[in-house]
Amino acid sequence: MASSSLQLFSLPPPSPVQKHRPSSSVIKCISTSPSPSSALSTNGSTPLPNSILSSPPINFSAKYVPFTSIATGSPTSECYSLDEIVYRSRSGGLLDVQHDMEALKQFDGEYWKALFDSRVGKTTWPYGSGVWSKKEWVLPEIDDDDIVSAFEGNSNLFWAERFGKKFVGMNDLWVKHCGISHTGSFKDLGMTVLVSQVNRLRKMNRPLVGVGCASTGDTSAALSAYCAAANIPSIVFLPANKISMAQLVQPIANGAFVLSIDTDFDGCMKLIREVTSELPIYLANSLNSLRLEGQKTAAIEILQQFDWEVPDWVIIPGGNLGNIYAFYKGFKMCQELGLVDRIPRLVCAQAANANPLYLYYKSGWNQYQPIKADATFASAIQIGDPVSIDRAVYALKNSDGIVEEATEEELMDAMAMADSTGMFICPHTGVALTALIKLRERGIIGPNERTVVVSTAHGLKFTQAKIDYHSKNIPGLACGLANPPVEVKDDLGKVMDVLKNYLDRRSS
Ligand SMILES: Cc1ncc(COP(=O)(O)O)c(C=O)c1O
Ligand SMILES: N[C@@H](CCOP(=O)(O)O)C(=O)O
Repeated sequence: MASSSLQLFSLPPPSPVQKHRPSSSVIKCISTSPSPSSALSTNGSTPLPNSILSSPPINFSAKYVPFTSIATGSPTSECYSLDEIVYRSRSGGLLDVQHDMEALKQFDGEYWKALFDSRVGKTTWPYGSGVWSKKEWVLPEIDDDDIVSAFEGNSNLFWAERFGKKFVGMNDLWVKHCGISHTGSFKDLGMTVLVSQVNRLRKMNRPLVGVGCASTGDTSAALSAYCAAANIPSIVFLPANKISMAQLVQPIANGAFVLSIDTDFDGCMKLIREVTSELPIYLANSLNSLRLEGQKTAAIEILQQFDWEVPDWVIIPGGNLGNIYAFYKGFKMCQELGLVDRIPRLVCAQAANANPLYLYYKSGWNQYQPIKADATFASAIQIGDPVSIDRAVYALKNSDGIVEEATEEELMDAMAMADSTGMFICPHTGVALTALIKLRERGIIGPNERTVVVSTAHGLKFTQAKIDYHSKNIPGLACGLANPPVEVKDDLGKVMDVLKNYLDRRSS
């Protein structure tokens, strides 16, 4: 993964390498936007590629600010360099990465679209990654050589024609396959950013002995793979017997230090927060707002794949609730920077067995309580005390959003329906499809409204759930779409009988 000097783009990246890095723990919140004389002014029009080539460089930048200042729109003097190791604001609240929007606004929406489009499908380091093709909006100040990437992103936006027509009477239904990725889930999008930043910090001689996370399977898989690629130790806390075999073997194979702990995800999360506050281990869960900077690029990518047309709805399964906010942030940035003129309505879909956000929504946003989450086939979202609850509520309120839930039977049936149309989705995507089915039944989503369902992990991570379903081996579930194999003796007559029977049933 050598850095390339080839210029394959018609538009080169406008951001130069930042030479001076702040070192104090709380940096002064002064604007780092370029002075008008050094900035490229677009004068309301799209600059020609050549004018950008010869224009003075712009120093884009980003910093941590308390999430409350974003949510309330109130100015704050509290901010931190992204080179600081900080996950919480002074008052203990969430942080957010705030970009220098004034600097980004020096370029109009057409410029950004052309730049991002010019990078798709290229191999030039690091812009061939779907995340790093948006580097100026993600981690603008990192050196390309510090980036740890598996060229994640650029995932298939799949036209779910047959599922749409057969099951929900829709012709404009799409599935964003974020799980068709390096480690098989959308977590790669955030982890490339977080591990790249850790790589940078270690090169700056910050005393970080490793990176740690609590996980229901996918975060740990992504963390261990990216850390292994960069030769950084990774430590993962997993709830014992609550994740799939395929997920468990990922960090083991990638050489992570794996702790299988006799608790649930929320218990592991509590432990890793305590451990990372005591030891120089960097926290890799989405409590760390860096992760969401990578995850938000999936939203930008959806717009890009629709040629910058905005879908009406985007449905996302929710657990620790970072991703719903990441999508909101990606869409909102595109609106604020003039790439699109509106954002989609967001739907967050939860398993009924792990539904604290759904219950909060149903109370009219009046009563929130973390819960003890029960076992669910959507095991990666078995979370009762989501760290990003405030981010999720903000995203939903500001996108005219909705929260739905899916029972075990509903989510497994929805997964089987999707698989029967040629997909091979995970149970979490089954949760999102259940939300779609319910919103179509209630007429909230119209037949012609363009809708994107976000598929968050690869179905191959959850084969046991599918085997149990198709074997009708799940107590209490009808498994109505089960398709078990037929056992036949080694005898042509018997094989022909079975086949004829099958073909008769198909044609009747
Ligand atoms: C496969 C899968 N889908 C959905 C989610 C939910 O994402 P979030 O925790 O950001 O809400 C997770 C992780 O929590 C996941 O691993
Ligand atoms: N599903 C997640 C749960 C942790 O979420 P995170 O986004 O906060 O890391 C996992 O796969 O571990």
